[in-house]
Amino acid sequence: MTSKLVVGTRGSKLALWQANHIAGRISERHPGCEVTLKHILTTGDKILDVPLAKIGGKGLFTKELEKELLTGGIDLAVHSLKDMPTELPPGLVLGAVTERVDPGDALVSPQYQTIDNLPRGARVGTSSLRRKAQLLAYRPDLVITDLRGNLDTRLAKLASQQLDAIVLAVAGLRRLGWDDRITQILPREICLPAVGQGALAIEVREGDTRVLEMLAFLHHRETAAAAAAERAFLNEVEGGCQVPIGVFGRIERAGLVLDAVILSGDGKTRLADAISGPPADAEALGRSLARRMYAAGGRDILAGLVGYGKEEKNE
Ligand SMILES: NCc1[nH]cc(CCC(=O)O)c1CC(=O)O
Repeated sequence: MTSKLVVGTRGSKLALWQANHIAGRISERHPGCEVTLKHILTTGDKILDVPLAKIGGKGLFTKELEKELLTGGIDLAVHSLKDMPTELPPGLVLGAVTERVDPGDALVSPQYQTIDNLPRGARVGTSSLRRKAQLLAYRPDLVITDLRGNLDTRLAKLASQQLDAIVLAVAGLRRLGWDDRITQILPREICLPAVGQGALAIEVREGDTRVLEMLAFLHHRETAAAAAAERAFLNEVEGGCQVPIGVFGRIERAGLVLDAVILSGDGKTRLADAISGPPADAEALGRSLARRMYAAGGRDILAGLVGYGKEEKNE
């Protein structure tokens, strides 16, 4: 039986690597299937000169792909799970979450190597509020500058903007074969990753059993449970990908362990907590940790952020 699958992807190097990786795995598993790639430009790709936090809105990197899914232009969309809003549009589901290998963040600093070794007032580039706040919480003297663009653009800016270091996801660097640029993987005590960082999400049409069955082999249960807890946490605090929240779930002997941190944008206030329990309760664990941290001051920290939250708008 011949069959066809059209894989939708963004056009960045990282997105193409990810889509090719998934397409390759599908072809290997289903040799009779004709797998093709379709490049789709997203809002996040079009606006490159504005910090992500200022563009605002959810799904900057996913919306256009989702439109193509719903209209049948593609059969599946490959995303970095990190870029996916916690609530999907009606009619779409996560068909698979792939195994997470490198959840962390990396420092790239050819001159100083590690965060402890950076001189006072060192200039560090990062595009995310989460990284900025955590770096400042640990090293308030650092000067954080905004760094947007694809991975190669950001690596180039390290030299061209005379930065002392930049911080990027380990996963992205590894996928593109640039892990030799990593000089330190930031310890979890300093920098917790973004929700879903390091895992790939395959988005498909709800009820599309042909595609769902073909992709089932890509699903990694432990990663999916960790991601479900992380995404429930984020959903409970109503955050998008641009809030100073770090969360990391993983399966250990004790079950699912979820660490989280909520920070003010300047890193001066930092609230950390953790929870553990059965992986089957992933979502409930994420929600209860979020509620506990919200009550313990997280709510006030997040309410202090410009543009954050719906109820806080009129303050
Ligand atoms: N925000 C862009 C983005 N989306 C996913 C990754 C890295 C790969 C991943 O986390 O799976 C990156 C680059 C980065 O944050 O440095």
